[in-house]
Amino acid sequence: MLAAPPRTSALTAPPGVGGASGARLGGGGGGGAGAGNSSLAVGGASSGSGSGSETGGGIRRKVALAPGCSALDWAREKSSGKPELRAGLTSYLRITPSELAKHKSRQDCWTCFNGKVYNLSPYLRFHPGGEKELMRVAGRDGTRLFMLTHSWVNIDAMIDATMIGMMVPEH
Ligand code: HEM
Repeated sequence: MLAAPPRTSALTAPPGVGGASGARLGGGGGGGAGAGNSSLAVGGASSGSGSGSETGGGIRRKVALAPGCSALDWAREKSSGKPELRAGLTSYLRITPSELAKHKSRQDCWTCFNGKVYNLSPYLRFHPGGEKELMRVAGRDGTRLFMLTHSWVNIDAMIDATMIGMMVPEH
């Protein structure tokens, strides 16, 4: 009866995710600023502020999404074939880092994951971690932050409909 509850999320989280995401993302997302940071495992100690977390995990910072912005709504949106998903482009581009860097506003937000460039603007309001977190990778390579936060999320399955090109070296 007095035994501590099992820390199931610590067992199910991929190796290395807990400390890394807490340490890297402290202060972002409007959550409880990285209290504990690397000393906390994912799902460990619910002592933090807990603000913004709907998962019960100590350092997870999912945000409340606006109505119409659920995962299901995004699934529908991304299969809509709307031209704005790909920023109106009809063929894939070869994009240099300096070109990528020009697209860092909410209305014109590009990022790169694993060498592929995506138009993030249409996805921003659907991101369970919030727009603010996602905007951290605006105009730059987001691979590392993505992997630190949630390596288990399948990028391709989630945002393939917004892919606009491939990264190429500077001319
Ligand atoms: C476009 C690429 C991205 C997609 C498709 C995506 C998708 C997701 C999904 C599905 C979740 C919910 C995870 C879960 O329930 O297990 C999530 C949560 C989250 N994401 Fe992202 N994400 C992306 C990029 C990023 C980036 C670049 C960052 C950091 C800069 C980030 C930070 C977060 C945070 C802090 C959470 C909430 C914390 C958590 O659930 O552990 N995401 N994201």
